[in-house]
Amino acid sequence: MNQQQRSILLQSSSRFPPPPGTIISNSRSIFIFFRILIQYFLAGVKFSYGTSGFRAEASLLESTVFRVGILAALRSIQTGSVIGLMITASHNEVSDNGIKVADPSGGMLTQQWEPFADAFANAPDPHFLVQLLDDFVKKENITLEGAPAAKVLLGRDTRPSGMSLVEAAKQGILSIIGASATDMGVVTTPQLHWMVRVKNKGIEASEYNYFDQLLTSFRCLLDYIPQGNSNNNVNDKLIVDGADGVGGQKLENFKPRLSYLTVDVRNYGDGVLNEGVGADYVQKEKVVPRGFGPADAGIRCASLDGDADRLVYFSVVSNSNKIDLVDGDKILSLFALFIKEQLGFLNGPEDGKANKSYQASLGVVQTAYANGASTDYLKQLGLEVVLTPTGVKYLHEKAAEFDIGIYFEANGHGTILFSDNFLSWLEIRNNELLSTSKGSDQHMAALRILAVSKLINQAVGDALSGLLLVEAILQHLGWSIHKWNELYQDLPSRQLKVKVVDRTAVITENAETVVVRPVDIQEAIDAETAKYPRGRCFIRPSGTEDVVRVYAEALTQEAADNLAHSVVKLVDKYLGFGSR
Ligand SMILES: CC(=O)N[C@H]1[C@@H](OP(=O)(O)O)O[C@H](CO)[C@@H](O)[C@@H]1O
Ligand SMILES: [Mg+2]
Repeated sequence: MNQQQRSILLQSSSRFPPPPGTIISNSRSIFIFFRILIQYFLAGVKFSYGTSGFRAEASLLESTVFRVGILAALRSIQTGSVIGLMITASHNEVSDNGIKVADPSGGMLTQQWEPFADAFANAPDPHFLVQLLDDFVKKENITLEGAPAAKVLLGRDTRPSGMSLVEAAKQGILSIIGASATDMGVVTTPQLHWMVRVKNKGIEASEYNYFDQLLTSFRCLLDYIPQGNSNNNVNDKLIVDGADGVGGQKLENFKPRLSYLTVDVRNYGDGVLNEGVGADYVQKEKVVPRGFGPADAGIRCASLDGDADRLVYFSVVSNSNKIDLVDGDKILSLFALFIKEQLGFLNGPEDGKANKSYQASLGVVQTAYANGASTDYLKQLGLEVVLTPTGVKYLHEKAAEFDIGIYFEANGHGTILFSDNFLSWLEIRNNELLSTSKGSDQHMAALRILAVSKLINQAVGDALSGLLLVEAILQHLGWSIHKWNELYQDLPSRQLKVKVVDRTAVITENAETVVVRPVDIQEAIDAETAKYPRGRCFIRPSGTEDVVRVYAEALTQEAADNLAHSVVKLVDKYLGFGSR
């Protein structure tokens, strides 16, 4: 690093000092005041680039965001590609904020850079910061002089703190000589990731282009519905809870172009972001979000989270505020069913000539939180089901190993990934079928799968594109939300969290289903679980909150509750404050 660059960095970073004594997590706490107090006066500064980037109470984040700006510029130089920075705290309360990096593919920041991100965010002063940077660029062979200039796209959700944080990120980016920052304004997280991905392919990447792609492929899927597929059962009205965030706003603006679908968008900005609304609330509390009530019973409803990368569906139970939840596992099952059926048509009856079918590998990726009934259902469909640890980066990475990889977390984050090889083959096959058997089942299946690959976001889970795919498939099958919900019946489950002395003392294996440390606790969990028919239970340290999570499943709600509570006691015994 030359002297000029060094002094620019020293100067700019001294304008963004880290807050005194900070522990950064993305926990959702009501007691912000106490959190800030604890963060300021307790155990020293500690920022950690978790499964969702850096998250904290917004007023603590300026310095972190500034530093991530620098990091993004370095990543852009190293990869010779456009990098994205999204300012959001997703479903967290409105006073929080956060920042995450989108890599050139539009996916999450490579895991190899996470330790550097942590160290960099926690550097106590500008000199230390510049030293870290110097060491890192040497280690990673990043040439700052004479390299193509860094390009970073910036986006933010609707949080009031977003604007000043974008400015801090810009200052970070611009303190690398030659770097440029393009502000995309208020966008959903998946839009920003999509823009990065598309831009790196040399294609125009505006919000208009994004919606155009969604609309064109959605219309195609509707046009390709076989004549005679009855859609009488599909209520054509959909009500969407926008979490009072960016997704609701975007959908409300986009809605007039969606002529095939009647959408009533609620909670698109008048209320407090994520307060009693949104996919996280609906999935966890299993009650109607604000603005919904018994009058909506029977109608198909969906809920987005605060940055529109999660989607769940639900229907309101008659005369109550309770809901029948259709979660990420069921969205995954619907997608898997449809894709499998279309692949069947595509490979379908051989015409006596050479086998033109491509044996595309189709895989499904879940975490241990997936309801056991969903995993059984997917296996019954004959699909390969793989479990990974919690966190989108793990699921995404695994899904990318298949020609068609479908992943979802139960909370509604997921997408479908298509390999380049498969898509190239499919384009060619589609052209062949166009000339030999236009309109045949095989040809229509090829067209449908191509349309799905354009509709569904290949960069990250995307509530808006996921919603359109759900809607298209329900129309295709002629299914109501109730019919969809009956694909299988969820096993009753209970999720609890326990405060412990040190959650990092819990070490798990096998996609977090087995605890190897503390020793003996797994044996005790197994003994408890064995008491319940179809019992399943696991514990793991949260990556985003200072707790150990307990998940239990059993044949009845009472049994699931009892199992979860008895395992909470075990966690207390082995790891709780009385265990020392
Ligand atoms: C049980 C659960 O829902 N865990 C969530 C939560 O992670 P934890 O590591 O469990 O705190 O936040 C992650 C980021 O949003 C999300 O990917 C994950 O699914
Ligand atoms: Mg989110």
